[in-house]
Amino acid sequence: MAAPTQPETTNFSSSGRVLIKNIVCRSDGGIGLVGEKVSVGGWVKNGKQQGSFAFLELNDGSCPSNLQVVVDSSVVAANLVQIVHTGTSLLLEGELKKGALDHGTKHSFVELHVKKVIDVGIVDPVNYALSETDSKQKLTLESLRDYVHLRPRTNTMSAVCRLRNALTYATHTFFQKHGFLHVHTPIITTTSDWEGSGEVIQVTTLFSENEKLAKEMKENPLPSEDELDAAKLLVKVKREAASQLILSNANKNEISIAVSKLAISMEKLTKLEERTAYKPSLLPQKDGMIDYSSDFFSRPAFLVGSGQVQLETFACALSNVYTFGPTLRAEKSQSFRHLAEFWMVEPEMAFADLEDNMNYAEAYVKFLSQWLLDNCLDDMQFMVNNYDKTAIDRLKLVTSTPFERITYTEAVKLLESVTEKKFENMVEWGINFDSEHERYLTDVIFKKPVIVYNYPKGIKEFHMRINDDMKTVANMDVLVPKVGELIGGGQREERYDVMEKRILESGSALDPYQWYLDLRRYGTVKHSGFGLGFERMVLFATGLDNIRDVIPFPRYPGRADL
Ligand SMILES: NC(=O)C[C@H](N)C(=O)O
Repeated sequence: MAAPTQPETTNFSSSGRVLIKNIVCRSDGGIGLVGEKVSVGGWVKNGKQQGSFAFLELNDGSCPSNLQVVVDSSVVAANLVQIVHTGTSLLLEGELKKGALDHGTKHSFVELHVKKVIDVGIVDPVNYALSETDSKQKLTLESLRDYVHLRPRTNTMSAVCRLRNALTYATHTFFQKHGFLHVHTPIITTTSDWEGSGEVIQVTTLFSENEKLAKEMKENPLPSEDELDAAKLLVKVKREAASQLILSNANKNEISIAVSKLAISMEKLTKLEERTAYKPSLLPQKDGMIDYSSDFFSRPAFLVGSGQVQLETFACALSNVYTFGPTLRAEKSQSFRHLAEFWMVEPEMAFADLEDNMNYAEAYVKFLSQWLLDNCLDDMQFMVNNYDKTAIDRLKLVTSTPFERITYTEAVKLLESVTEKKFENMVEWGINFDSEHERYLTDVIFKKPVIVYNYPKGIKEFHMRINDDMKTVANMDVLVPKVGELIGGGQREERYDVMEKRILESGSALDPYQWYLDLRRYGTVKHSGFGLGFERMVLFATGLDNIRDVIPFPRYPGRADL
C-alpha cells in the first residue's frame, strides 16, 4: 500500500471543491497551478480587512498549511469585515495567482483571488471560544478540553488527528504487509478482567419500549409458581378426562363439552405462561427504563479491557492475526498517560516465542516512526515548533538504534544502583515499575527505547508463560523515552497442565476457563502477542504532555460527554 501523501484531485463534490492540500502542499508551493480556476471550502484561521480587500488565511484541515485568499468587497454580499473573523466558514470560487515574494523563504506562493463567494458561515468573535480578541487569550490545551466539539478546529487537534490517521494507516500497512489477518474482536464480554486490573466497566441493558408493559404488569402482577403448577395440573386432568371419554366411546355431546373445557384451561395456561415470559417488568427500573442487565447476557457483562484472549482463539487457527479497537477500563488514575477509553493495537502470533514477540514489537514501532518521518513531516514540524523541540529527533532515534533488551532483574539492579536520584517509590525485586522508573531507564540510563522482559510471576497475569526458574514469566514491556510503557505483551502459557495449575493458583474455578483450556487441550501451539497503547504512541510522537489531548473524545473520571 502506498502512503496517502497526495489525495486524488477529483472528488464527488458538486462544486468541484479542491482540497487545500492539493494546492499548497505541492513541491512548488502551488505555483504550477497559477491561472487555474478552483473552488475551495474552509475556515478562516486569520484575516484582516484593508480598504476594500480582505486578506485571509484559509484552512480546510487537509494539511497544516493555509491558503492565502484575497477577497474584493465587490464579490461579497455580506459586509467585508464579517468574513475576516477566525472560524468563519467560506466556500469560494476563484483564480489562483502568484502571490508576493516571501522574504523569509524567498518563495512565492499561490493566492486565491476570489471571483465568487458561494457560502458564508459567520462567527461572532465576542462569544466564539476560539477567537483571540483583545479581551480574550488563546485557550490552553487544558481549557480546550471543555470544548471537545470545537477542539478539532485548533491547529493542535487537527495535527493530532492527521497524525492518528497516519498511524492507523501505517498500522494496517505493517500488519497486512507481514501477512497478519485483521480480526474484529468483541467489546462486550461476560468473562471479565483477564488483565487482573480490577478496573472493568459493567454493561447495563435498559429498555424503554417496555415501559408500557411494565405499567401493565404492575397493575396485573405475575402469576406465582403455585398458580402456574395448578394451571398445568388442570390441563393434565382435563386432557385425561377428555381422552377417557373418547376411548370409552362416550356420546358426542359429552366429548365436545370435555374438549372445550380442556381448550379453556389450555388457553388459561398459555396466558399465564406468556405473562411469566414478561420478565423485564420484575426487574429494577432506572429513569423509567427497565434494567434487563443480568438477564440479557444471562450473566453480568463487561466492556473488554483487551482483545487478547479472543484473539488467541484466532491465532490458534489462522497463525498471525491482529485487532485494533477501543479498549475500556475503569481507570481511576488521573495520570498524564491513562484514559478510561483508549485504542489498542494487539497482534497475536502462533509458533512465536518471546524473542519473536520482541522482534515484531520493535519492528512495528520502528515502522510507525519511519512512516511519520516519511509522510507527516509538516505536522511533526508543527509539534517541534510549538510543543517539543526533540519530537522529530526522537522518531529518528527510534528508527536508527536497536532497542536495548534487559531482563526485569537486570533493570532492578540498575535502578537500585542509582544514587543521584531518589525515586518516590523504592525499587526492589518484586515491585511493578512506576512511570518514574521506566522513564529513568529510557530517558537517563539508555537514552533510547528499552524492552524489559521476564517480570516476576507474582505481579503478572496467569496466562503468561512460566519460565524455567519458576519465578518469572516470559513477558515484556517496551518502554520509550518521554512516555515509559508503550507496549505490554508476552508469550502465553501453552501447556495444558501448567495453565490449569495457574488458573487454580489465581484463586479461580476452572469452569469459566474451559474454552481457554480447550486451546491448550487440542492442538496447542506456542504463541505470543502484545498490545500497543495507540494514544501512548501519539504522545511519544507529538511530545504533548497529556494523553487527554491526543484523543478526539477523551474519557476519564468525571468526563464522558459528547
Ligand atoms: N494483547 C496484549 O498482550 C495486551 C495485554 N493483554 C494488555 O492488555 O496489556
